[in-house]
Amino acid sequence: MFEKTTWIKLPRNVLVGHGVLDDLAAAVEDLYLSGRPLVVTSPTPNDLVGDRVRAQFDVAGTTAIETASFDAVERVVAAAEDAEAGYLIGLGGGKPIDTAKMASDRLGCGFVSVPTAASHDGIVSGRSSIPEGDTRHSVAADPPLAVVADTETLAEAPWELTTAGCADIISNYTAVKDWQLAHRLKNVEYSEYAGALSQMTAEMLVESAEAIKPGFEESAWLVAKALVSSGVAMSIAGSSRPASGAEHLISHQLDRLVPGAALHGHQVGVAAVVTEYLHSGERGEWADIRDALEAMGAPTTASELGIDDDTFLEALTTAHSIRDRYTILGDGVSEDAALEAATFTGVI
Ligand SMILES: NC(=O)C1=CN([C@@H]2O[C@H](COP(=O)(O)OP(=O)(O)OC[C@H]3O[C@@H](n4cnc5c(N)ncnc54)[C@H](O)[C@@H]3O)[C@@H](O)[C@H]2O)C=CC1
Ligand SMILES: O=C(CO)COP(=O)(O)O
Ligand SMILES: [Zn+2]
Repeated sequence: MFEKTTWIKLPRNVLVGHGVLDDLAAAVEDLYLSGRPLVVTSPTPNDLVGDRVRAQFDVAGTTAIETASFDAVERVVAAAEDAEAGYLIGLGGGKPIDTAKMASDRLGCGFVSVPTAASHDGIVSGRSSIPEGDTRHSVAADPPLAVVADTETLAEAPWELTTAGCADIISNYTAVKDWQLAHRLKNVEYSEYAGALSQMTAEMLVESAEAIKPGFEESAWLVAKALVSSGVAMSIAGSSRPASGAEHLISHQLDRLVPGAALHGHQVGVAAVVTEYLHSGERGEWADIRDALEAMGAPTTASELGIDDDTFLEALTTAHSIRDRYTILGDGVSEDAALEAATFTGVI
């Protein structure tokens, strides 16, 4: 008997483009949400565009968070309950968006994503990535009901945030390879659609590399569309597997060892150079990944991340233990093998 089922949750309204921040209220009105919104943000995005968002609503309040953590989620839940907010608006980079996404899941209320940086592909996804102690949780949450990504705002953000978004997308290459490996070796469920969409998104972005240059709003447009597409791949998969493999485990481990050293996207990009080498060896596509990162102005070495070689190697040899997610790291890369891979690829 046929027993397969699938339930794909996607955003209803996705607005990407010049000045769409001023259409936020219209995008929300179209969702028939009730009550007043609580704006969940972090200090810089709040200073930059918080007032422009608040001017469009009778808001229940604003909660600014510094980090993505379970504590921050609880603070947002408490603030929303106190203010009797009807739904949440996540405004900023990945941290406030992930926090608002998870808090809305806890509250059982709607959530709208308003990224101010094209720095990561969680702007659309149905996952929240929250560190806790020695582990990293990729928590299932509903995806945003609407995403409003104003390319004017994204283009005015520091360029490195956009190159971080590019690198987060380029890492889809190795993430998909890890997912396929886990499917073959551990019978992990694999979605051909999600895998193909994730890989195609990375390919299309790399093909557009020439057009991704600082000072052009077109760059923000290209990267934002890729981030949306990658987030949709995660929603189709019902997991972050299409966009998060061994390179993400290494980055999450770096976040623990040297918190705040580098941007999430930059870390996963550099780590992807090494994990591609682990997948395919000397003649693999690791140099293509490195060159694509370089073309977009993203870091390609540990030192460009501001991370010393020993710390990078420690992350590489211990990353497999951070989460129950089978990847090319298997049950751990030996110190010798890690040194060989990182040295051969020029990452250290
Ligand atoms: N849920 C998911 O599927 C995914 C989650 N993530 C998570 O997202 C986080 C990384 O996201 P980031 O955006 O790098 O972190 P973030 O939220 O800390 O933002 C990075 C920095 O950019 C600043 N910023 C944001 N917009 C700005 C603007 N317009 N102008 C000037 N500064 C601005 C912020 O104030 C912050 O200092 C990580 O926690 C990562 O795990 C990343 C990818 C996918
Ligand atoms: O960063 C992500 C995808 O780019 C989310 O992945 P995680 O599930 O590893 O947090
Ligand atoms: Zn990522």
